[in-house]
Amino acid sequence: MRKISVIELLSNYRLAMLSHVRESSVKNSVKNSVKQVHGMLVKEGSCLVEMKRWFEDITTKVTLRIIAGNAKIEVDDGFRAALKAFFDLGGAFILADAIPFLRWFDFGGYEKEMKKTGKKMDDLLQMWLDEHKRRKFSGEAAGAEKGFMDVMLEILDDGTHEALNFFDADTINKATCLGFIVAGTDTTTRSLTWALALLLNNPHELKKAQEELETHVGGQRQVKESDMKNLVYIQAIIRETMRLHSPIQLLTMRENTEDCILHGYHVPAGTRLFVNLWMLHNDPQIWPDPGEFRPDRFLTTHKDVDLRGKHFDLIPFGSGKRGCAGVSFALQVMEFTLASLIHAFQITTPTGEPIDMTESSGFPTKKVRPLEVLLAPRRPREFYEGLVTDV
Ligand code: HEM
Repeated sequence: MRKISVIELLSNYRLAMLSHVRESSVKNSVKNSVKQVHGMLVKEGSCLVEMKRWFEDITTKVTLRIIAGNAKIEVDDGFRAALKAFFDLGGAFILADAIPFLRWFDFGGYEKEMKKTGKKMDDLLQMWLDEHKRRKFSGEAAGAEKGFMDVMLEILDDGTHEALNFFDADTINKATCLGFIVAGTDTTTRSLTWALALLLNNPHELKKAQEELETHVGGQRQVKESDMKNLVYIQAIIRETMRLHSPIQLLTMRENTEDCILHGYHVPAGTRLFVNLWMLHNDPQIWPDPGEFRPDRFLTTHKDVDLRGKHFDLIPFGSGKRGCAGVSFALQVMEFTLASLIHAFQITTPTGEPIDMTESSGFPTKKVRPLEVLLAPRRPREFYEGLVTDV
């Protein structure tokens, strides 16, 4: 399944074909906010927007769109509620995880709730899959834009794929798509929320990003995905954000197959190991002033450090055979969304004070505290008029 994901679904070729989907989703959100901002400005002089929800809308829309292609799938509040329940349950503290025999009692009703949420999500994905099959067999899908569900229907259709020795085709298709939704939406939303919060607390860096956008894009048109190669400071902001606040702090578990000696310690085969990203990303010997937000380091001293798992000092997407399958997609969405937001709006905190990012403030932990900001348009109204309204 990883091969299918990496080669067929998240390959550079496929991602290049989907560039218009990413662009239109982001532009649409900017346009909606502009309408809101202009409306509010007339009434109240400013507009308060909750940015976590704003980012979540974009990342969910883009992800669902690449999964469904242009098939009509239903994404209502029921889906959003199930997704939220999924993440809340994933982070819940469950006593039976530590003391397995307590599972019998299901204290707090978590297991029952998990089964209910799992069923709800599976029912929804089955509905989407049925719609994709209907389009395929009716010939409607021919020539239409393909989503991941369509591609997987084609790949699994001849009944010979290796994965079919383990699961039936429908389960593979639904589970892979659900895996992308779960792995891709919350992680990118959290990272974008952190990036914006860091910029608001570091106005000098925000100004540098604005200046870069003025130089390479200007005020006459919108940012395009093809501009991103020139927007190196925005790319550095995302890297520095991932270093400081990687949404995943412990990589998925590894197990060594052979005995080995590590820093003089004997580690027997079969030892389970968690890689602590926070330690790597905050090591003062590698990252001077590790607690500081300094995107500049990625244009100077750490220019050659990338995020794709080759430099072990910075591996927010993991590394190796099980490294993140969606790293390119995630970076494209995050960089373009941040650039479009900064280009279109003047962004400030409601009080003019910095955001309290201390752990005790709860920002932005599991019960993510909202990130409310004041948005004001940076451009005249006509500037926004060419933006899409339909994605
Ligand atoms: C900021 C965004 C993201 C971060 C920080 C992130 C991080 C990670 C990490 C740390 C892993 C485990 C890697 C390892 O253990 O070596 C992982 C796995 C994975 N990610 Fe991401 N991810 C992000 C976005 C995405 C997106 C957008 C997608 C897909 C659309 C995605 C799909 C996957 C998949 C399928 C795996 C499992 C790979 C495997 O087990 O073979 N991720 N991700």
